[in-house]
Amino acid sequence: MENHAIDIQALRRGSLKAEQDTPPTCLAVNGLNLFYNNDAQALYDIKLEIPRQRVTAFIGPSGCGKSSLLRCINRMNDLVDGCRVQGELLLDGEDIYHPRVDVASLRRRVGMVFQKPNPFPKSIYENVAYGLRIQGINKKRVLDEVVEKSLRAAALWDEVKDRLHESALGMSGGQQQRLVIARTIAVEPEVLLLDEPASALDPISTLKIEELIYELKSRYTIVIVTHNMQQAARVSDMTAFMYMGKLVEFDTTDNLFTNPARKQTEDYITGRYG
Ligand SMILES: Nc1ncnc2c1ncn2[C@@H]1O[C@H](COP(=O)(O)OP(=O)(O)OP(=O)(O)O)[C@@H](O)[C@H]1O
Repeated sequence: MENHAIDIQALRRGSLKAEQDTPPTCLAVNGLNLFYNNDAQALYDIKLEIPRQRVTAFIGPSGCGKSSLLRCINRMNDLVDGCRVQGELLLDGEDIYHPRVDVASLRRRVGMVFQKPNPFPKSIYENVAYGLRIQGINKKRVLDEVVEKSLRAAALWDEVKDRLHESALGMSGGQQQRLVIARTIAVEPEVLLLDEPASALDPISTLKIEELIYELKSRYTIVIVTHNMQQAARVSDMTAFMYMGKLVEFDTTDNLFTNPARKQTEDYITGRYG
């Protein structure tokens, strides 16, 4: 069993950020239910409002539905045979499950980064330019500008500027993950979904990804799934604790970790189960 225990006193003394203002809602989830294989229910009546340009973390024990909920936000679950979603998920007030929604453009607005870095077997430059090229943008000047801007935003430019035309597969795992983030932000999404983006990385690369998340939130709404509670406490403004497909508690990260309203949340963050 994983040990999820964290030192709550240390968190109280530490750098947890109190939410001063109330940012506008970016994503509103209302009565969301999700079923796999047509009948196995994995999410039950989820209701939460994800604020714009903040980091929201989903935490909870393995199998509680964190990734399933994350994958609803860009309709990745559409790709799973027999998966059915009920309820409402509004992005900027518009239901992303409405039949008129174009899923390809939704996924441009809501980018996703997975646990294992997945660069394409192409050069560093072409990885970042990829999303623009498939939109038909091929002007060198435009691509050069976007590639540099995205690599800078992903805190990778200085490390790769002299080898842009070398294969992305020759980069370290941590660099590959930042490259995937650069590729995702090159098409200017509004929302970034991060599914355990650092769990396959060493501690130094993890720190770089966490610093990057902190930098990126001034421009993007970020939703992160993490198994690591210290990481949730360090990077997120809001935290949702899930258990067995239900949302148990959703609050500012500061409140949730230092003064949880529900005993189940307290038991989890103090390592009593997980
Ligand atoms: N493609 C799928 N087909 C069928 N069942 C699935 C599928 N994906 C997830 N599930 C089931 O849905 C439930 C929630 O899984 P999910 O991966 O969302 O949880 P999680 O909290 O992200 O877990 P972990 O932390 O282990 O990644 C589990 O019971 C899981 O077995």
